[in-house]
Amino acid sequence: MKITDIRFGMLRVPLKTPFKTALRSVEQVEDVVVMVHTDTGHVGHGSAPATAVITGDTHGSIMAAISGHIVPRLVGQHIANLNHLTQLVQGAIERNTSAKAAVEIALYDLWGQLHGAPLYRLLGGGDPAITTDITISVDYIDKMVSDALAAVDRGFESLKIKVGKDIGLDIERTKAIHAAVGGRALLRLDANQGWTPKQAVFALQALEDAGVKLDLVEQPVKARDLEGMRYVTERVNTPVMADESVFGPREVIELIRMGAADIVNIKLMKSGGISNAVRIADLCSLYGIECMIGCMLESSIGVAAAVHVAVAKADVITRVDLDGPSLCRHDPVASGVRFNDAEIRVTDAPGLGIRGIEDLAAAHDLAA
Ligand SMILES: C[C@H](N)C(=O)N[C@@H](CCC(=O)O)C(=O)O
Ligand SMILES: [Mg+2]
Repeated sequence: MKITDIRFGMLRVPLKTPFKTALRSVEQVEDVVVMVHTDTGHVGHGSAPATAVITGDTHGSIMAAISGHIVPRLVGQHIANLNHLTQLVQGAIERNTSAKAAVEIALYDLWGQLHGAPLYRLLGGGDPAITTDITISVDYIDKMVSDALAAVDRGFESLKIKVGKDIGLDIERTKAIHAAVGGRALLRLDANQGWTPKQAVFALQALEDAGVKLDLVEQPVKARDLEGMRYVTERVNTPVMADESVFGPREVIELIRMGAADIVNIKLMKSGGISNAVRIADLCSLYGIECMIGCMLESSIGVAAAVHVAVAKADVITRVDLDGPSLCRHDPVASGVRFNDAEIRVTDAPGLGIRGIEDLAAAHDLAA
């Protein structure tokens, strides 16, 4: 099975409700879809959203990196040599992690098709059913409380509450949701870099003193402020998780060396795909650090790949934030992963099992 061509599409999916964080506000998923064609007629699918405020990647940069730097290295290569292919992808260009992730996802999809097995089995196997949390966007307190209650009614047992806009309000938001959902859901906070280290310690200690038990706080301070992350980690009882501070294995090593966080959030769009995601999980497992696997606001193609990693690395990936498809009004992708709100189940379909994608716009639309 040799690579002959790589083509692009664009997938736009409206959200049920606007997605709002300390960094951005969006109303639809917009993914570049990558299709890797082969001489046997098999097609591998991957995708990447443009989360410029986190990765620096835009739709244009994703396509330019793939067509200008990655495609020339891959055409003519055999899918059986997966490790070699991932090295070619990772070495093709600096950074551009979303572009690398989209291509790697498609290559792993083909690798699964080559071997006639779902990806998670080739990654080591596991229980093909996992449970995700869901994000509660940052908003007025009443809206966040009603969103939280609706999520619990839909069966979500973990809520990831977006904060980081205003320290006083953030404390009130969290207390109000805690009071409303009671013990019916585990609460996680994601400040998306919105606090200073001192504000983070103040807010978390205030919540701890008020009896609000949190499963974790995610990325309380600026991504590059590892000293600030350590400052918070050393002063609060709530476990601190690094998200924007860690992209690939090198940053994870630095984070562990510094004791700058308790938990690591792995995302394919930050790691540059599956090969480094697996490396991070193995690294964390060696050092006894737990991981979450998360997603950007993205479609079920990329999220399906993350699900396979979560299943295969469940020993160290103890938390799952793969709610992209649940936030969308509908899922245009028919794949081997069934997203049913909190419950996610993987079938035996080879690779990612993608059978069709509705409303996939042609590549020429991308320039518009
Ligand atoms: C969608 C997921 N639950 C999430 O919150 N992901 C990111 C933000 C992604 C984005 O802005 O697209 C996170 O910060 O964890
Ligand atoms: Mg985050």
